[in-house]
Amino acid sequence: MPAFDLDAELAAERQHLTESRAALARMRGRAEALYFTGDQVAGDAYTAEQLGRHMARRVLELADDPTTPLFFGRLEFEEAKYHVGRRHVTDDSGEPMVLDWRAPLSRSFYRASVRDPQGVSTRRRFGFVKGVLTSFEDEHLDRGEELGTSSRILTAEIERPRVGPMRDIVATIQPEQDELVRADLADSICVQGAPGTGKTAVGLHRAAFLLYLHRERLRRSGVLIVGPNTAFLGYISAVLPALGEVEVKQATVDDLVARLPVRATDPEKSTNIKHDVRMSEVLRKALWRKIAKPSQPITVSDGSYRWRIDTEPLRRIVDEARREGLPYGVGRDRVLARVVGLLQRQSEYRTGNSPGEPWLRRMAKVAPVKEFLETVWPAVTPEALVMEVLLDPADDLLTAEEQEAIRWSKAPKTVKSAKFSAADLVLIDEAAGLLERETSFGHVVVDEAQDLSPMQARAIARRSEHGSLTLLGDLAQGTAPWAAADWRDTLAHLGKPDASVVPLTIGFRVPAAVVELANRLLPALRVDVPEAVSLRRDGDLSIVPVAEHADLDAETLVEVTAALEHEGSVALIAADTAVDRLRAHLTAAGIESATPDDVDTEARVFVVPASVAKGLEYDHVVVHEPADIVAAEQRGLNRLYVVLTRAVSRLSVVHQKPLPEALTTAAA
Ligand SMILES: Nc1ncnc2c1ncn2[C@@H]1O[C@H](COP(=O)(O)OP(=O)(O)OP(=O)(O)O)[C@@H](O)[C@H]1O
Repeated sequence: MPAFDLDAELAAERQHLTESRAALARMRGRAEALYFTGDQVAGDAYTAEQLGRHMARRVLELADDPTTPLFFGRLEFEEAKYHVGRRHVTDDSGEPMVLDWRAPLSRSFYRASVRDPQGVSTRRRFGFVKGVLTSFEDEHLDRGEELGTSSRILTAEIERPRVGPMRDIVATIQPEQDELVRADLADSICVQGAPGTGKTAVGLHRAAFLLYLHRERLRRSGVLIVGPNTAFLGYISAVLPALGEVEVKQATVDDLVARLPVRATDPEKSTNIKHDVRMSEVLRKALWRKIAKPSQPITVSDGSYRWRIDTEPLRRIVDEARREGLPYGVGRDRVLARVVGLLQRQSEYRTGNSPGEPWLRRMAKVAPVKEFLETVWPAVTPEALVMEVLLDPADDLLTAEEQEAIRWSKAPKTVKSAKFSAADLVLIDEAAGLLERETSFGHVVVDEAQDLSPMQARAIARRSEHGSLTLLGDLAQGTAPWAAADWRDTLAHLGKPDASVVPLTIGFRVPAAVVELANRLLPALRVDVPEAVSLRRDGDLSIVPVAEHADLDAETLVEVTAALEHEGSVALIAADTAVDRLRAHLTAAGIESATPDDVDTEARVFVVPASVAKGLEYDHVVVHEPADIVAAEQRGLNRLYVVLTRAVSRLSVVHQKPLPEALTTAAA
């Protein structure tokens, strides 16, 4: 057997990369040419626009980022070799040069093992530095070689310093993650994973996978990603475009229900009641109470004719529409259509002619019909219904005290002038869902789902009624007052009670020493979740006690300055109330700092309020006074758990007050 020439092999792979990039450029060139000639070939303006949009998207999808590798792996089967990469690249004759990572064949790249080689004799992983192919690593599965998580290339990827927004993980998706990424479109799944186990990554890659497999269907119905706040959405926003997916909607739950501006704030108690699932029933009852039993016939003068519908058939129409279980607004339209239908029949009978559309429209608007409808099935707007309930929340589902807590003391002059809070907007969305059907997305990914209130979950349920869900979260990171203690409850509110709950346990972010510290908090959080096992043996943890009379902020600055000696991002995470002060200290010390939502900043230091740290990660995290973070809110210990698990490489905990007791008790 000839000796394996490593250099020649590397040179051949580089050559293939160069040729693949050139082929991709030609594919893009062709798409661009089609885009520019689209106008001339399309028969009419509409087709031209459709075609133009399609081609513009195609051009975007074929964008090549020279700093990311076009392929990252190679599969060798007995009869053929395939390179696996971010998207399909074909040569001029249509032969594949790079297989999309989502193609069925590519699956073996993630799943083949010595036990189940799936026909793969050798799996090759490539190492890259800024888009330049620098190394490769082979696993000869047919000779019993398998690296698993000890792959050097995987380790380098996990341990690389974090700069800028989140990146995709296509090159290193792990088998337990791949199982979730490639789950069927019809399957709703809930992923319970400790911090840094790749939940967000899995959710985003699943969206990309489903879009690849069900392109036309999902393009029509849409894919939605729901995240906790705009800083988080900014952080993840580059992942899907890097995978060629440019048309996924990303929103916070607040964005979804933002039918009106927020112009009021609620006290905590009333917020909590408004997010309680009983409010859905309170609203439903208040709405359907509006329907009255018809007590008078309808008589309509129509030229020389007079039409009459008796009370009895009117009652039947209303009863029937009620029983059909339709949204209120749809039911109202039905009642109207049926009343007009009866008038039409009378007219046909008497005149012998079938009246036309204009007549039907006129009958739907004549005063006796309008009055009838307003009396028995009145028109309602979502905001008017919510306002009504808040002005008079009498309902035996709520205690007298709860009713008082949400009651508006003064009626606004008009619905338009009413000032609604963020929680009211969730109620308004619920009311809108009672009135009309919401359009459903084909697939919805919800991140940090442990914090969804029952009413927020229902808002998402309305948007995924005919689609499936990927729910990602960690019960231990629940910080909202209504945070879930059991995924079954959330899944029931989301309308997917049978979704399977799957754990992820291998941690890719947080070093073992830091995980060990954070895990000490778990028993105090009273949730039943599996602990993470960190893949990272590197990393550093330092607890920095500050003497009683010393300056805590100054000591914190020393830690930040020391952190800047290392490569990567630095986050100073503190109780929300300390953030402005710390930012001012940094500025005074000549250290440029940015806010967490500023993903394009040149600054290396971010000052992050504890309340927005969720989902984010930084190489070095300096935590300022944990006791204040814990004291700031009801679920402060959960918040601290979130804060401690943001560190990729190093964590410094600077404290003057005693550390929370749970943290100082070593794990059993
Ligand atoms: N298979 C993988 N290969 C390389 N890196 C990975 C892999 N899986 C996850 N990571 C990286 O680990 C980090 C944590 O991933 P991610 O943010 O998805 O975790 P998470 O479970 O959502 O965490 P949290 O609960 O703290 O929000 C990210 O930097 C991600 O890119």
